[in-house]
Amino acid sequence: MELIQESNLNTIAALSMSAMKVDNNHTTINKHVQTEYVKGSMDATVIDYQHSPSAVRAAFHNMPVCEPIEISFKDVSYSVQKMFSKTRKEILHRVSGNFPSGNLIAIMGPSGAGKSTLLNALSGYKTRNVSGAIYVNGRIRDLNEFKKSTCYITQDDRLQLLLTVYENMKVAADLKLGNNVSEMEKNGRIENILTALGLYDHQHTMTERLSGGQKKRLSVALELINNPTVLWLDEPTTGLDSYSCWQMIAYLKQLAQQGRTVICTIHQPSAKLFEKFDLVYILAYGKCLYQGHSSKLVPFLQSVSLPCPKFHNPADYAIELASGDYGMDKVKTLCNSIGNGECITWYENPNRVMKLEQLRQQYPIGEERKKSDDVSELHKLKILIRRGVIKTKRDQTLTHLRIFVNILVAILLGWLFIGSGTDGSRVLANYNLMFAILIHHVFSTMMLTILTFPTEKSTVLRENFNRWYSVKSYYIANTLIDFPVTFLSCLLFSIIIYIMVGWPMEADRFSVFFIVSLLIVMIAQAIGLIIGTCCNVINGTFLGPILAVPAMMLAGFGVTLKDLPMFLKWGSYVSYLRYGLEGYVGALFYEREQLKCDAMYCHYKYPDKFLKDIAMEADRFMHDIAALIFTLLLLRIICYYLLKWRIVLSR
Ligand SMILES: Nc1ncnc2c1ncn2[C@@H]1O[C@H](COP(=O)(O)OP(=O)(O)OP(=O)(O)O)[C@@H](O)[C@H]1O
Repeated sequence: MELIQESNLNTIAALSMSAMKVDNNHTTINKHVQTEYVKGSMDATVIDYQHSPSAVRAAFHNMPVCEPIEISFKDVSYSVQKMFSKTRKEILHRVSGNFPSGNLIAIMGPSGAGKSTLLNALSGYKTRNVSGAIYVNGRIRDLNEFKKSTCYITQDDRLQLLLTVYENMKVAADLKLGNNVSEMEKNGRIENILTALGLYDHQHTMTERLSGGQKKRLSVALELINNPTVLWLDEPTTGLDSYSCWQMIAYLKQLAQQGRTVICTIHQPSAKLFEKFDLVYILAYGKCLYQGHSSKLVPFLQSVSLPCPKFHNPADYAIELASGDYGMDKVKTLCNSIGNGECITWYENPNRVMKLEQLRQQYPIGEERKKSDDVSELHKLKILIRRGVIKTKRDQTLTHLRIFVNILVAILLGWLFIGSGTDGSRVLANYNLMFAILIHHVFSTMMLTILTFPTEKSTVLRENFNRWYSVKSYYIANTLIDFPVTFLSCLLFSIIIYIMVGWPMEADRFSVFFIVSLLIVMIAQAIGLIIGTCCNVINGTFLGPILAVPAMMLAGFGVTLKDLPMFLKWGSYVSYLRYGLEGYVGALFYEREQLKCDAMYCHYKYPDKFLKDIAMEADRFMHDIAALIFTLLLLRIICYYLLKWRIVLSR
């Protein structure tokens, strides 16, 4: 604490000294910092901010930029199929441009101009429906090779919220660097990056408790661990206050100054923020309006007789022009003047912008970069399982609530049917209970998966694109991690209800009852995953129960199997609930002795009579278990391929 106070004092002194500098820009910035202090935000972040340039340099002194990467693109278009129409909607219209290395580049424009679309197309995050040529160091982009040197940071912070900052960094380091880098070096890198991005003091904070700005910085920190050469960031300043915005851009600028190419989309930067960009690419209606250094925007506008009004932020004025506030003819004029991104006159140093052939000469074909590819999938699987175990332990909904709900429902149902397991007058009630148990297992598991998986899916999309792991590793890890909780909650449920209802205390009967329950839970989970993979939460919540209804109708409950119409008989063979119900009936009524009967008349005193009436063969439970295992495997395989397909489709 004392140390922090002492460094605060040093910082205050440093700030006071540096605020006296004559340089205009710095004076403003230092004033800004002082204002922050006066506001009472003199915390570790301010110290980091003051020291960030050297800290960022220090963070990467051991990780020099491998080879600078220059990105050029020509006539890039992006179009999508219109809904309910055969025509296509063009979102990007043959835009061109050059993004040199060592630059902090802003793709700007009003909302809907196509900023994210351009970022996605150039980074390779989207490949379908993109046309035109994208060059990397003068050669046509080889996406697989290019992705080894880049990272994509999405607008919404898709982070593992139940891990601390350090744990998140450690997982990223283990997944990306594997065993090729020693633990000491990994920890050194983590420490340096966290210090550089002002997160060192928060390393043991749970990610869900971080502020918006800290979460954004953590997103960057995670991707910096393997020292990418190109950083793509979709709106890294959205949702941040002006100080955090400035801080984020200052960090990115430092990363660019070390030779990286840092490209981000940004809505409407303040004048101070705008100055920080080495290159600004302004879009309007999918076309380029300006491409050049931030300081040259005003002369450019002057040159096309659209002078920026005095005391007006040039960035604001450019966005107003791009929005068409001053007429669509102005948009057209600007677009023509800049050649839709072909013109490089307004770059800081146009003579330094190399042609494609020059770039090829400058960067001859070298050895293929080997980065995350070096880490084996088995190692990644281990790390993913470790991460999953930590998350499972801390997850209030998926673990604690699931176990609690299973115990609670078992007690409630058990109470309702207490002691009925040996009562000849309550055989039908037992049959109803079996169906209720099936419904509980299906809905509680399926709905939870439908509600939670779509969020997880978006994280997987980003991490998979950034080459953290393959879909296969993720899928296997996800399946394995969940099994212990599924097993435990199902076991607790089965034990409680079995004892309370008073079914025969025979190990083989209980085993069949439990195995059938477990398989039904796992099938419901697989169905939930399939729906969660294909749909968003709203559609999934609607679709899940609807899809469960036919399986319920064809299970032999309500309408017995023998009463099913001929044309629907096949349905009972594909209904997993039919096998579940038959399995339960077999486990609990097969070869039972005469049941006790305290009433005047017990219609089903002899369980065989009941089995005959519902047209179920009780000795078929092994077939039922085999059918359930087959259904489970089939659904799991379908789910894996759907997830892969979903990832391909999202690109
Ligand atoms: N798959 C799609 N189908 C139909 N229209 C689309 C699709 N993807 C993007 N668009 C449209 O393309 C335009 C550009 O979208 P984009 O997300 O790139 O804009 P943006 O400039 O990043 O906007 P914002 O700053 O608001 O995020 C928008 O009008 C959007 O509605």
